[in-house]
Amino acid sequence: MRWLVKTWSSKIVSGSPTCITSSPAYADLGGFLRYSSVHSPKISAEFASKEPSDQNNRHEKKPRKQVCKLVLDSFDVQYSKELRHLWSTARDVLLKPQCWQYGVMLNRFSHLTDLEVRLRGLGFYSLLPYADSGLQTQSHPADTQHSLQCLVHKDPVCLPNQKHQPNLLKQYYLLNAASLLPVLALGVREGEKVLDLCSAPGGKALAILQSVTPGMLHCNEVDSHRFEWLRKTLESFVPPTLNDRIRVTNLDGRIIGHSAPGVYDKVLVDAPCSNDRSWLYTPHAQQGELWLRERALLPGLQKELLRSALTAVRVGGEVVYSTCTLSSAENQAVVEEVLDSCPGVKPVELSNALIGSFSDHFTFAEVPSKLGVLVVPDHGRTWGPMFVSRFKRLF
Ligand SMILES: C[S@@+](CC[C@H](N)C(=O)[O-])C[C@H]1O[C@@H](n2cnc3c(N)ncnc32)[C@H](O)[C@@H]1O
Repeated sequence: MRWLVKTWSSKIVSGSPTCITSSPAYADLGGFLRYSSVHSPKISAEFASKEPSDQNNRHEKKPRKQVCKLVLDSFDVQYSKELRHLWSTARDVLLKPQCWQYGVMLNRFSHLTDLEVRLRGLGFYSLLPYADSGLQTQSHPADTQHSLQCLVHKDPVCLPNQKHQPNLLKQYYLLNAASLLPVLALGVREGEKVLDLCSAPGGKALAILQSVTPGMLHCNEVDSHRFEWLRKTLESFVPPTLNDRIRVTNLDGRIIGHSAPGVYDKVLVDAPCSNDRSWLYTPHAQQGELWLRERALLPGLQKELLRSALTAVRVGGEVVYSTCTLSSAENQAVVEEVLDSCPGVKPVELSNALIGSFSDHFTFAEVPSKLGVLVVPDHGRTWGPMFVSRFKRLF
């Protein structure tokens, strides 16, 4: 517990709230943490001065990431049409990393000591209002989610990343709070068999494990580096006693449906996508060009992954599809096309459950409710982009 003691012995440093550090290990869910220290060099939170000493220095030496004009221009053309007035606010937020908020998902498997109390003392509060949760639908009783705890702050305060230490589980995982929505929409229950088709670096797999103990959680990732990263995440947060319930594979998710048809109760497709937060900041201009070329190919891959998930789920089971882009071509259009081509599948309305419960925290765009919900970054509620859609397999 050496790290813990060091962290909590530090003093509060006053100043404007800001994000203090990050690591590529937390660059998922929009990739937003990757750039935070570069854009927000000031330190203000209680945790700041006791960051493991090399981390801040290491990040300060990194070159400042630039906004890629090519990507921004392309977003301007597309999103001003698709989101109208919501785009100008979202654009503003995406271009100001120093105003981005951060969620702190507590790790129920670690020794939390008084972490939660201290965070609440710093102004953090719970994202999940269990007592009056709108997630108490018939199919997804909120009591299955009680142990999932995510604390958020009204200001862009960010905790330091904890370093991996052998035999010591990390206490929290930093994320874009909107990325819990796909997990809440999936509503996994105790003992269910779950497939996380595109799993690295593992944020949503962790959120599932914080919520319930599945009978089996199969985490899959096609990219071999990200696969290792996924394994590392699980090792850092999950006790070895759960190893026999977790399976980790390094496969192309498009083949899993056919190799394991009807096997899972629930499947999450947190699809590879344009990743708007991250794509706006490119190390090189050429990277932006490459991304924009690849963008056209993403809906094809996303549809194949979603169809694979719908084959892998059992009759009566459910699939959640999510992305962290605002692009309707990767969101609503993918869902519509897959629904049209899969007669045994119906969309499951999410707007009551998710919009009803989280409208105080997130800004939602208007999307036809049978297709899903879309969180759009907004001033003071900088969460998202996050699109979530849910399906049930009928036959
Ligand atoms: C949005 S990220 C997933 C984030 C993850 N669910 C989390 O919460 O940490 C999408 C992932 O899908 C992976 N991916 C891309 N193509 C894939 C495929 N054909 N099969 C499985 N995974 C794939 C990417 O490498 C990437 O790691």
